[in-house]
Amino acid sequence: MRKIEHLGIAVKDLEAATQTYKALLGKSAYQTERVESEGVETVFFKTGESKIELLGATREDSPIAKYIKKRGEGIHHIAFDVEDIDAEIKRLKGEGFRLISDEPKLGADNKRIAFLHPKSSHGVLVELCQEAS
Ligand SMILES: CC[C@H](C(=O)O)C(=O)SCCNC(=O)CCNC(=O)[C@H](O)C(C)(C)COP(=O)(O)OP(=O)(O)OC[C@H]1O[C@@H](n2cnc3c(N)ncnc32)[C@H](O)[C@@H]1OP(=O)(O)O
Ligand SMILES: [Co+2]
Repeated sequence: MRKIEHLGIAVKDLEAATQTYKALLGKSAYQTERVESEGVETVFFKTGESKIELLGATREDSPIAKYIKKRGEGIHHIAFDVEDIDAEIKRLKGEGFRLISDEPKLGADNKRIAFLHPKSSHGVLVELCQEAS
């Protein structure tokens, strides 16, 4: 794990949250991206070496919609930047971590991503991110 790539924050109203974080961070978002495969719309802010990713649900069965229904708004996941996501998945499986899927998928912000189950990391949803070439 090279660094924290982003913190994912689940929000009910993406537009309102974007204005709030623009005021909080004193800067505008650098990117908004809809990822239908995940049922999310994302808004990214750069914060030094890492980022804030605001996540709104685009459909009822989105993981974000389910999360907010159960737990309300808040920090949803922590994403780490990795050099080689395939090697990292293999290493983590060897360490006994539970992967939600063994195969990376295309995420937002031009990344290949994979998730560990939160039960493997003491209740924190962990995302692995590798810059897609
Ligand atoms: C566009 C990509 C973007 C990017 O950065 O590129 C993203 O970050 S997309 C983010 C949204 N996508 C995902 O989160 C995909 C991975 N998540 C999942 O596969 C599910 O959400 C999963 C498996 C974590 C939970 O789904 P499930 O259907 O099992 O929901 P439950 O409510 O039954 O949860 C089971 C258990 O886990 C706890 N839980 C759920 N979500 C989280 C979370 N975000 N952080 C911590 N814990 C979580 C939940 O409370 C249940 O625990 P229990 O003790 O039984 O209550
Ligand atoms: Co993310």
